[in-house]
Parts: sequence; C-alpha cells; structure tokens
Amino acid sequence: MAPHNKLSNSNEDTSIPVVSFLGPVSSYTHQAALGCFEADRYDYRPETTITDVFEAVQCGESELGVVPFENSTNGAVVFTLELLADRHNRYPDITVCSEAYLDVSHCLLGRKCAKSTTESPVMSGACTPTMSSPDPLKPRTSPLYSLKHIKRILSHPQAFGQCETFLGAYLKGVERIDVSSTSRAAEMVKEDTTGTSAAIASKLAAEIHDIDVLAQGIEDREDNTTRFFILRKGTDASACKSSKTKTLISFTIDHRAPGALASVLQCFQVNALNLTSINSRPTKVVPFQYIFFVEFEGSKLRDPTGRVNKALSTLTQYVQSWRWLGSWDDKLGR
Ligand SMILES: O=C(O)C(=O)C[C@]1(C(=O)O)C=C[C@@H](O)C=C1
Repeated sequence: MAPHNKLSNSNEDTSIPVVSFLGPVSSYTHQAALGCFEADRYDYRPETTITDVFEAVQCGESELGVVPFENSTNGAVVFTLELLADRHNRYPDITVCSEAYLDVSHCLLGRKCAKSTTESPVMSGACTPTMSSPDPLKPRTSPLYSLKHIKRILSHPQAFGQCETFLGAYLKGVERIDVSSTSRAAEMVKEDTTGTSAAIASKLAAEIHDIDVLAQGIEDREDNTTRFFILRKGTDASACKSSKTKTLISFTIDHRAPGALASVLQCFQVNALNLTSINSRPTKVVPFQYIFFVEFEGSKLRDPTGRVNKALSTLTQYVQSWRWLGSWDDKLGR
C-alpha cells in the first residue's frame, strides 16, 4: 500500500496510511474502522459525508475508506449504493477490499429535563391495543428519564429506521431531522442550548460529547448489525486469503428483453455460486430502469475452480454494461 501521510521530513519513511471514514468521531463507521485497523498504525480521518470518503480514496488522499453498506434491520444504505452506481464515472478505480460487521445498539441522547429528572418516564398510549392496532409492537426498553421536553430528534436516516418501535411508543409525532451521521446528531444536540433536541447515537457518542443517555438499547431488534465496506483504489490481489470470499458486481440490462435479469442470475446458478445480496438503484436515464447490484460467494481474484470468472464472462452476453466492484474475505460470523 502506498504511504501518503508524512510524519517527518527525514529520509526514513515514517508515513502511515490514511483511513477515511464517515465521521465525526464516534460514528458507528468510526467504531467499525477501529475494529479493522490498529489505531497506532493508521491515520484516521473523519469525513463529513460518504461521498467525501469515496472522493478521498479515488483521488489518493486516503489509502482506505470505510462506509456503511447495509443493516440487518433496515436494509441497504442507499447513499453508498448511489456512489457505487457511479453513473458519471467519478470513482472508476474504487473497489471493495474488505468488510466489517458491527453490533449496533442505539441510545437516545439529550439533556435530562431540568424540572423532572426524578419524574418517572411516561409511556404513551402507543402500546395500548386499539381497534385499528389490536396487537401493537412493544418496545424492547423504556426511557430512563422523562422525554416530555423533547421537541425534535436528530439522526442518520438509517438509525431512525432501526428504532421505529421505541419512537412510535415514546416519541410519536415528534419532528425527525435527518443528519449526515449519528455522531453529527450528537454534536448538534450538544450545541442546542434549549435542551429540547435528542439524538439517536451510540453510548460512545454520549461519552465523547458529554450528553445524557435518556434511553438505551432502543433498537427494534437485539441482533441489529451493520455491515461496512472497506474501499481502496485499484485491486489488491492479496485481499482474498480465506476459503470464504465474496464478490460484488453492478450491471444494467435491456429492460425490454424478457428474462434478461433471469439470464444474468442464471450465470451464477449454473456455476453453483450462491448469491448473498441483490440491490438496485434507478439508472436516472430512463424512469423505472435500474442498475442492479449482485453480491455472491467466491472471488474473481482467487478462483481455483474458475467458476467465478466463467460466470462473469458468460454474463457479458446478457448485460448492457457491467462492472466488477471487488472481491474480499467473507467476515460474517467471524
Ligand atoms: O451514522 C453513523 O454513525 C454511521 O456510521 C452510519 C450508519 C449507517 O449508515 O448505517 C451506520 C450504522 C448504523 O446502521 C446507523 C448509521
């Protein structure tokens, strides 16, 4: 990996690789990055948006980038898919070289209500069975303090989608504001002197920004997990060391040709390659036509049976365009 970040002017090469991540510090992406790269061997650089991470890697400012890809409760991170779709060829050299899984447990962060810190939190009527909702979902946790003073909730849109049951029960109808990350939400709540804003963010964000934890474990599911991609520029032939690997491709097809998508998917079936995810985003050329993303088990870079490269060469006859987006070691369950 080419070193970039010079620490001194001496002839001795003391440079360390830069890792960009969706910041600010204490975002879940930051926590995922910390689990992948030893803090003393890498220069961590927080970026404001996922786009900034892609740009830093593409222009060579950063050797590696960490971005969220999907969540087990709320699905794909559309911002990342949009960038991987790369409609204007802005990130031609970006590939996925690794992945990381992080258990995600959210807190509601804010200021305890000055008047009612001892008041027991009041449960809304959302859990009471009604004619229209005879079997309402029960949140996994209840607030530690009253939430009566909360007028707005800030978070990353992904995090809102992972906490719907808690929000529906205790903060129904409260305004939601989408921000670039959960840690940015925590920063903004810290800055709000009225004390009426709350953030959905991590416990680490509460500690770093010195704000109160009003509720914890507010995610809908205990097994809430987010998968992150590690990006690099170009190909790292040594990215696939394990016997379990994954590959991601994107492609477009002729939407008028019946069975075009089925023909592409069949290339994987006939080569006994198991699919692990399928996503799509609009082409933004013709309405309701899509760029597809298919992820499957196997590596283009280390392909002893030749099945991956066979599938990839066969699918070229069914697609209008396609792109290999990377092969890496499967980290699920490790
Ligand atoms: O906002 C953050 O802290 C992030 O790192 C982003 C992100 C995401 O986009 O999925 C990461 C993990 C959680 O799923 C919620 C938000």
